[in-house]
Amino acid sequence: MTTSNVLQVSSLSKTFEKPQGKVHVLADLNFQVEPGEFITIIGPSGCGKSTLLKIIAGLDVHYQGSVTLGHAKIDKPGRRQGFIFQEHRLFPWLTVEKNIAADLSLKDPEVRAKVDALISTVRLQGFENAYPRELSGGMSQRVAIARALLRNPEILLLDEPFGALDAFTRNHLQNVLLDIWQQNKTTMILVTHDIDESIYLANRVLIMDAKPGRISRIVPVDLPYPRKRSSSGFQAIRQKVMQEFEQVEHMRRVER
Ligand SMILES: Nc1ncnc2c1ncn2[C@@H]1O[C@H](COP(=O)(O)OP(=O)(O)OP(=O)(O)O)[C@@H](O)[C@H]1O
Repeated sequence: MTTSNVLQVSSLSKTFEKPQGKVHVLADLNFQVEPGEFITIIGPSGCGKSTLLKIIAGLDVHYQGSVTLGHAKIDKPGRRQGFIFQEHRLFPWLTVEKNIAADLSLKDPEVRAKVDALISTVRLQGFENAYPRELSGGMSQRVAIARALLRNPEILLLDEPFGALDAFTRNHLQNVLLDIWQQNKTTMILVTHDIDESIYLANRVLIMDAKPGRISRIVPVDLPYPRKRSSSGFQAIRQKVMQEFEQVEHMRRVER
């Protein structure tokens, strides 16, 4: 990857037209993500995290400002940006391997080899021919991740991908995702409600404020991987993020 693949968000604002009038959701967001970085986004409910992710994915192109990947403006969905939703969105009538291949043919030896490699990356060997109804939530989410990775995205956008899973499965999938990130060096942008998850995964945690959504603070996480949640370094960063959250909450109470 070269620096030409930097994601640049400049003066980004977003307004929704609702029957009761305009709702200003995002206000003047400015940040940059380097190729290969892992960014997590946290913030109060409704602050615009999913809206921001959809704009970066090219799924919502009605915004003010500029969002570019390398030299290209993001104005439509494309293979450069992969998207993982909270719910896996697999095709119930297709097997695991066919869900991963989706519109690509498994008869193509190159696709076949890549799908086989990805099944091993997301640790689903033995389940190639299983149907989604036979999989747990965590397994289904791993299929969705493999499907996105098959397209070799430059950026993987993950919208609360582990939110619906139990704590044990969530911790396991966080490690699977870190392995994938360290192998592929895909840029990752992950939205979460879980402060520990945000710190465990990221190079930088982007904290948002609400009404309208804006960046409150970006906290760097200079801890080596694999991280230990019980370490003093981890706890110190947790404290910093919590303090920022309390500040956001306090300001919202004052403004009400
Ligand atoms: N398609 C839409 N039309 C109108 N308003 C919308 C639309 N999508 C989102 N909104 C509004 O924009 C605001 C931000 O929504 P968004 O889903 O981006 O927040 P969020 O931070 O991801 O929330 P949560 O953490 O609860 O998932 C909310 O007030 C929501 O009601």
